[in-house]
Amino acid sequence: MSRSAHPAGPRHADVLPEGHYSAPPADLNRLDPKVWSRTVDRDARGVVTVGGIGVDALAEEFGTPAYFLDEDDFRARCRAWAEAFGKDADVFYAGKAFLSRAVVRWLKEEGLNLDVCSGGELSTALSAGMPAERIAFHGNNKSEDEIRRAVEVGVGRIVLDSFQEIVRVAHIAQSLGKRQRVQIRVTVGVEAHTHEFIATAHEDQKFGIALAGGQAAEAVRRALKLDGLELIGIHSHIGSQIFDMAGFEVSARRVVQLLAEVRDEHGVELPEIDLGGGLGIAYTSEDDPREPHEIAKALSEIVTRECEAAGLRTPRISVEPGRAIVGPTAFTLYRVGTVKPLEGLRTYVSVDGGMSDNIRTALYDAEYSVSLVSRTSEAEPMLSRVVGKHCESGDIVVRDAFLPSDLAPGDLIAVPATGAYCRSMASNYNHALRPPVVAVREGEARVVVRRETEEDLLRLDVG
Ligand SMILES: Cc1ncc(COP(=O)(O)O)c(C=O)c1O
Ligand SMILES: N[C@@H](CCCC[NH3+])C(=O)O
Repeated sequence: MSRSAHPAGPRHADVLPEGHYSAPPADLNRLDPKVWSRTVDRDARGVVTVGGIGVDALAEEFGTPAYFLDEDDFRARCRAWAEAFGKDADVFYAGKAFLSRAVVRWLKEEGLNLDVCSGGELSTALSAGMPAERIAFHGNNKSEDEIRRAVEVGVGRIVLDSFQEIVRVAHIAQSLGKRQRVQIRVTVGVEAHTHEFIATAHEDQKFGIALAGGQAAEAVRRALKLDGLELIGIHSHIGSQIFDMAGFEVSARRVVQLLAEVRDEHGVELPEIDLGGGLGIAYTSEDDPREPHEIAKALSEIVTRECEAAGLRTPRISVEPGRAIVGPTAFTLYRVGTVKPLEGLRTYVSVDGGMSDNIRTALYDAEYSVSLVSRTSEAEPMLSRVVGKHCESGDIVVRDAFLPSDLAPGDLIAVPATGAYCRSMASNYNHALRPPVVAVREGEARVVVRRETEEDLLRLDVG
């Protein structure tokens, strides 16, 4: 996740400060298409636009901070994933990355399925008309109420995460006179190359049932015996923000090995495997993510090869990209409040949001880019740290970035690639009001999640 320190200092530094930053970009006004969504551009005035609308007009109408979601880009990414995997595979968008009713409708229209991991996400999905059979229900500790509702509405699959849950789901399904389609989530023992908080396939963590020690094989044994369950396959998710395909390859290979063991022991060929989500996106110009068609090709080749070697029919594959679909499609727009140069260090740029709208920098030491978007500037680059307005020194949005040295209060700056895990992980810390999500398409901007109000906060506080 880190870039190497580079001997390009801030304009007012004699000694280089600590940090992960590269040389200032040759042109601070350039918007790198790697990190900005597809319809983002600059107009003749130098103002950045999305879907043809200037950020000055957007800030005026919707206020700041706010997330702007490029609907055309979102839909194009859905189509790219669906086309790459084709009709013999299923793409489930991971709603945890960002979910709203508008997003559910877009997914439905573009032919994607949906992965939810809580009763709240399930309810959003159903209320926007996602057919239940296109929903997968995840979670390491689903409540009985959540399970009952999922079974009652007829979700397409529940992904079982523990021995207790195998029994719990079976009993609930049976009590409702149903047979629930399920997968078993396994941990394949891969150390995914990502931040330790978002790696999920090593054995020492809370998700899934380990292949090691025959645990997963035992889970299959138990699930196959229960009348309330129809075991349709095995699930593996190795982590998030991963660039290296090697982890997915090992995971696919180990899952197919389990299918072969199941066939040998029970004479049953499970028809499906799910290889999870986790594909990385570009947060800075130095990140080089894989395209959906490359991922689809790599995964289907490994699965086909391993199945041929084991004499198995190739199972139907599903994947669950969240970040790779929504992440690049949005940016957060902030207004600069203060600019504080610290001699020999860097310049602290305070914005009107912070860790309440983007916790990822504080939580994972994530890297982001940032640009001045309300105008262009020919001023020299200034090593900056973009910080929020919370009572916390770790309230950092962009740890190290270059902004023009004439940056001033009132300017608008934007952080790209904030579509995933920003609004969905937003908090009310310091009673911050969570920002709106505004969808922009072909010259029209529409609020899809409104800004919280002080009344919303007071309504929860019942005295
Ligand atoms: C089971 C499962 N599927 C899919 C995802 C989506 O991951 P990402 O947004 O990295 O694609 C996650 C989150 O990491 C997950 O836990
Ligand atoms: N929320 C994390 C990823 C976890 C994904 C869900 N299992 C992130 O922002 O990167």
